[in-house]
Formats: sequence, structure tokens, C-alpha cells
Amino acid sequence: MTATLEGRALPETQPIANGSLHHLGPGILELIPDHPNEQARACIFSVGIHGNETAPIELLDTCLTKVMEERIALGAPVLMILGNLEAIHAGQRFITTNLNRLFRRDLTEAGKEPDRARELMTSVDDFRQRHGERSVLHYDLHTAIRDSRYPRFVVSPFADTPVEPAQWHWLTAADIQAVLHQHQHSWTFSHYTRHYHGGQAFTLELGRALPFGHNDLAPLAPMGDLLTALIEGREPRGADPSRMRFFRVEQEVMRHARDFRLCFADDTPNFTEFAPGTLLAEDAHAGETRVGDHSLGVVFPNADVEVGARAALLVKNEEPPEV
Ligand SMILES: O=C(O)CCC(=O)N[C@@H](CCC(=O)O)C(=O)O
Ligand SMILES: [Zn+2]
Repeated sequence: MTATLEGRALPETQPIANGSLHHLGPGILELIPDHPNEQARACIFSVGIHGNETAPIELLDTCLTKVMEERIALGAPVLMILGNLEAIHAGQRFITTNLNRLFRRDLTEAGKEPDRARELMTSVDDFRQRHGERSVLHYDLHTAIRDSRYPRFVVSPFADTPVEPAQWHWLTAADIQAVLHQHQHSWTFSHYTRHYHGGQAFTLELGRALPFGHNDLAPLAPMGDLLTALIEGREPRGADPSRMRFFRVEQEVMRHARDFRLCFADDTPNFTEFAPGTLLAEDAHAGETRVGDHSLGVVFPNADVEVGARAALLVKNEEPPEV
């Protein structure tokens, strides 16, 4: 990973302890074990889909280093993806448009991020085909722009089929504090794997976005343990999911006009609740957005998004699933 970011040439294929490493394209690596464990999943771990979200890159790089140094015994096929290389170099969320809204097979746009989305969709399709006999699991690791009442949470993409209960146990043990279910298709990278491949897939928010070298990886140690177990092809440790809080998106606030504002402080933490009737947004085309007859939390508020993009999610509490 570091080699990719430093622009060093990598051999196409390289023997590593317990298997081989294949450099499939810029920022796309596949680890193939010589002796995969029978129950191993075909794992996809993606980081840097947003270029300024560096903690997940450091976390995954640590895992890769441990595989190379034989401190993790490779036992599962693993696809590791560094998403938006140019944005990572620039320390920016994206270059021309948000990559994490482009993962759809009918994508027609041209440009840096659309081209990268097509490369990444193809890499997932090919990986799926190579390991069709195994269940696919995709964790797309991010960090959030602002603080959160639940610093580590997952977004569960919209899907027709339920999440397998084991995921809630594993994610609890990995110290994930909340789950947010999407209410509609969102064309994110994790949604791609869930929607088109029926894999278990999540967007994971692992604290706040900070520059390289400024991340405290200590709170992510349990997540590192989960990634390690999956790379080794072992059953990960589980914990009681009643510790996690569950939410569902009720509404998206979209930015329709250039003249748009959110009516609360910029540093409002994710999951902050607003009472019925509160004015949340004003948009020159769409008018006002107010909280309806029950309180709602706000997640990912961002008034600076492109016109036509999501400026916030409004979420409500939900009972934990029966597991
Ligand atoms: O902190 C923020 O406002 C954005 C953090 C982020 O990048 N979140 C993802 C969530 C993707 C999803 O909804 O599954 C995104 O906005 O792409
Ligand atoms: Zn992100």
C-alpha cells in the first residue's frame, strides 16, 4: 500500500508467506492463500474512497504489513483497494465529484472519478467470479467529517435480503457502536457489492477524518482484530449486539439550489437529535425542511455538497434485529 502511494513499481505477482500477492492495477491488490480455510469468506477491504480519510488506509496497511511479515497467516482470498489515489495524494475528499455515489452499472459519466468507479466495479466483479464458491464480504472503511455521538458506526446499504446475524455479533466485538440502515439505493461502493453480488457489505465510519500521521489507531484495535480474523479465514470473535444502537434513514435532505443552507451549527455531531418542528434546511428551490411529528437525528450534514447531492440524512431509532 505504501509502495502504491509512493508511486513505486510493484511486480505483477509476488510470492508471500502462505500465498501470493497480485498487483491487479493501481491501488488494487489481491492476496491468494495457498491453503484457504474451508469457511473463509472472499473478503473485499476498501479504503481511501474519499482521499482525506486516512485512518482506514493506515489500519489496512498495518494488516498488509503483518501478512507480509508472517504475523498474520493468510487463509482467505482478500481484495484490498485504495480507492481514489489522486484524491489521497491531494488530501482531498475527491477531485471532481464524489466517487462514492458512482457505483452503478448504468453509469454514463466520463471523468476521473467515473473512470475509477468503473475500474473498481470491474475489480469486484472479477474477484467475485474467481471466488464464486465463497460468500463475499465487503467492508468499505471510511472516517467522518465531524464528531459523532457514536464515533464508530456502520451504514448498512439498502437491500431486499436481511443482513446475516453474525455480522452484528462481529461488528459489536469490533467496537462498532451504531448501525444505520439505508432506506433506498444509494450507489455507494458497499451498496454495489450488496446489490449486484448479494454479498454482506457495509460502509464503516471509523472516527474522524484527519491527515496522515494524526490518527489515533488505538480505538480501532478491535476492528483490526476483526480484519485479521477474516484475512486468516477464521470465524471472528462475536459479542452481544444489544450493545449497539440501531437507526434507519427516514429522509434525505438534498441540495437542489446553489442558495442552500443547513440551519444548525457546522460542528453538530452526527446523530444529534432535533425536536419536532425544528427548521433544518433552507433551499431556494425546495424550500424549508423541518422535523415532522417525531424527533429525528442528523447524520453526515454537509451544506457544501454539489447541487443535486445529499446534504444530510435524517434518521430515527429502531429496535435491534432479532439475533
Ligand atoms: O462525514 C461525512 O459527512 C461523510 C462521511 C462519508 O464519507 N460517508 C459515506 C457514507 C456512505 C453511505 O451512505 O453508505 C459517504 O458519504 O459516502
Ligand atoms: Zn468517506
